[in-house]
Amino acid sequence: MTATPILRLRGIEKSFGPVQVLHDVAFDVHPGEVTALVGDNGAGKSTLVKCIGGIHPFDGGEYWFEGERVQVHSPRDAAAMGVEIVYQDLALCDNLDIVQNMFLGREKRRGLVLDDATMEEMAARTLEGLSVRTVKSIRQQVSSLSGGQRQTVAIAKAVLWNSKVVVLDEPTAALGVAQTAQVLELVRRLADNGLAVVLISHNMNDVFAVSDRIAALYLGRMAAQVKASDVTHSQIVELITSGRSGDLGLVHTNGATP
Ligand SMILES: Nc1ncnc2c1ncn2[C@@H]1O[C@H](COP(=O)(O)OP(=O)(O)OP(=O)(O)O)[C@@H](O)[C@H]1O
Repeated sequence: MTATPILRLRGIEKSFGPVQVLHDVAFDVHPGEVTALVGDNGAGKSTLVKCIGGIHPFDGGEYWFEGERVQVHSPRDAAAMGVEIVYQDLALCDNLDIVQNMFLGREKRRGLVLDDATMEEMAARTLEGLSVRTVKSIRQQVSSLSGGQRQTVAIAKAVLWNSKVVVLDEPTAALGVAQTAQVLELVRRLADNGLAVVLISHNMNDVFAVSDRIAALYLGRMAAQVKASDVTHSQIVELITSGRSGDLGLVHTNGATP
C-alpha cells in the first residue's frame, strides 16, 4: 500500500440545472489498492465517476493526477492520463470477437490495413497478464460469452492501454456466485499488479472481500473515506443510510487519507 494518491479530487461541485448533485466532494485513489465507492441509489456515485472520466464537466473543485493539477474535459483527456471507466452496460459489440472488442475504436493498423496479428497478440498478452483462463478462444464472438466472461473482456479492454486507474461500475451486479468470485479475484489482481482500482458496489460482501479503502457518498457529500480494515459492515451501512457512523473515532471524513 502506498500513501500517495494517484488521483485526488478536492471540493468537487456538480449540478444538473437547479439540482446540485455533488457537494464539496473529496476523493483519493491509491495505486495498488481497491477503493470501493459506496452510497445509496442517487447518492452521486455515477455522477462522480463521470466527472473522473471526463464525461461530465464539474462546476468547481480540483482534479489532481500523479501530483499535478489537471484539466479533464473529455473521456479522451482521461484516457490519455491512464484513466479508464468500465460502465455497467460494458459497451461491447455482440457481433464482434474478443480481440475486435478490445480494440474497438482504437484499432492497430499497418498502413491502411488492420494489424490483426499485433492486436491478437496484445489481447492474448493482456488476458494472460491478468491470469484470465475463463475464455476458450480470443476469437470467440462476444455474444457467446457468459456475463462474467463479458465483464472480464470489458476489464481487459480497459487495462490494455497501460491504464493506471480503472473504475468499475457494479461489475458483479448481474452475476451468479461463481462468476462473482472470479470477477472479484480479477479486481484484486488488478490492484496487486499496481493499478488503482475504484469499485462501485452495493454489495457489502463484495466490498469487504476486495477493498483496501471505502469511500461512502451520502446525498452527494463524501460522508467518509476509511480503511476497510478500520470499519465494520454495519458502520458502512450506517454511513450509506444516514451519512454518519456512531463510532466517529474510526472515521476519517472529507476524503483525508488515513
Ligand atoms: N444527467 C442528469 N441530469 C439530471 N439529473 C441527473 C443526471 N444524472 C444524474 N442525475 C441526478 O443526480 C443524482 C445522483 O445520481 P447518480 O446516478 O450519480 O447516483 P448513483 O449514486 O450512481 O445512484 P445508483 O446507485 O442508483 O446508480 C440523482 O438524483 C439523479 O437523478
